[in-house]
Amino acid sequence: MLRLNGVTKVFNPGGVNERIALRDISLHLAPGDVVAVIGSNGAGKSTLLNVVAGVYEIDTGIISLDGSPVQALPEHARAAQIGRVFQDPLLGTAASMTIEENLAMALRRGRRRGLRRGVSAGERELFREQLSLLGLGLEGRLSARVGLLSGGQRQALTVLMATIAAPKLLLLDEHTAALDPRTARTVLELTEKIIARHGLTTLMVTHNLEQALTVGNRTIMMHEGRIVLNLTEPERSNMHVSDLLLKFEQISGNTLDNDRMLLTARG
Ligand SMILES: Nc1ncnc2c1ncn2[C@@H]1O[C@H](COP(=O)(O)OP(=O)(O)OP(=O)(O)O)[C@@H](O)[C@H]1O
Repeated sequence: MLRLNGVTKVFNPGGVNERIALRDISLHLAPGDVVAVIGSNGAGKSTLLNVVAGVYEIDTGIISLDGSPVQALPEHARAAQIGRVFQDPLLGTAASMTIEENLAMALRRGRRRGLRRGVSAGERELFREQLSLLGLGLEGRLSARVGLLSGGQRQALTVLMATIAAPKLLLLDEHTAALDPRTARTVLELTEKIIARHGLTTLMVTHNLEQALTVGNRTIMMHEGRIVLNLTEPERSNMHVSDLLLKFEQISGNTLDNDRMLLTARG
């Protein structure tokens, strides 16, 4: 489904600020795989998502989605095939537009039809139905401006927007990290529900090691631009956060160092 073969990304090549962000990365996601990505600061996690999304050109290798090279896809095709949610709830939605306008934009992403013709009755029905599944009461507030929503409501709406047009791939870049712990849990649960409902293939960067072992079916650990650990079931279910930390130390010779890392241990 998603295939990366020998992918390297170098920033500022040849200069004093040269950074090899990705070193010969190979990774294959089967349809429906939900992969948590963890690693130390500067390990290359965000760059990985950025090259998969086609934001950055790669220096070597190939990235393909259902057999088509991602870099060759025109921008609108990429937008339709890849949904993405960032850490900042303000980034995914337009504050001055209403909930239904935001959802209509998301639904029509990659299509010619813009917002000029307004929201149709059919679309409104679809939005009500999808919003009611979030359980946040937003289905009764279609004409409310998104700027009035809380950070958690806004991020839940962003996840819905990223998935409403049935993308092939969902990219989550620490998308609950800016929320308070309770809201983060709610948004993560909603995200898992949406992923399961559509069977979405997903790459999720997280700084929460507990989440990294419980969300989805695989965990990859990055360090200095490389994938240093690729955990699948049943090995993953038997791992605890402390095992993950130990593995990292054994592989890298360092302690896992991420200033945003959450080390909640599994009970
Ligand atoms: N646009 C850029 N220009 C130059 N260097 C960059 C750029 N983006 C990332 N880098 C460098 O590439 C390396 C990988 O960065 P990246 O942001 O992918 O790491 P990360 O694993 O997401 O880190 P963090 O957990 O700290 O967010 C780092 O050395 C970083 O400084």
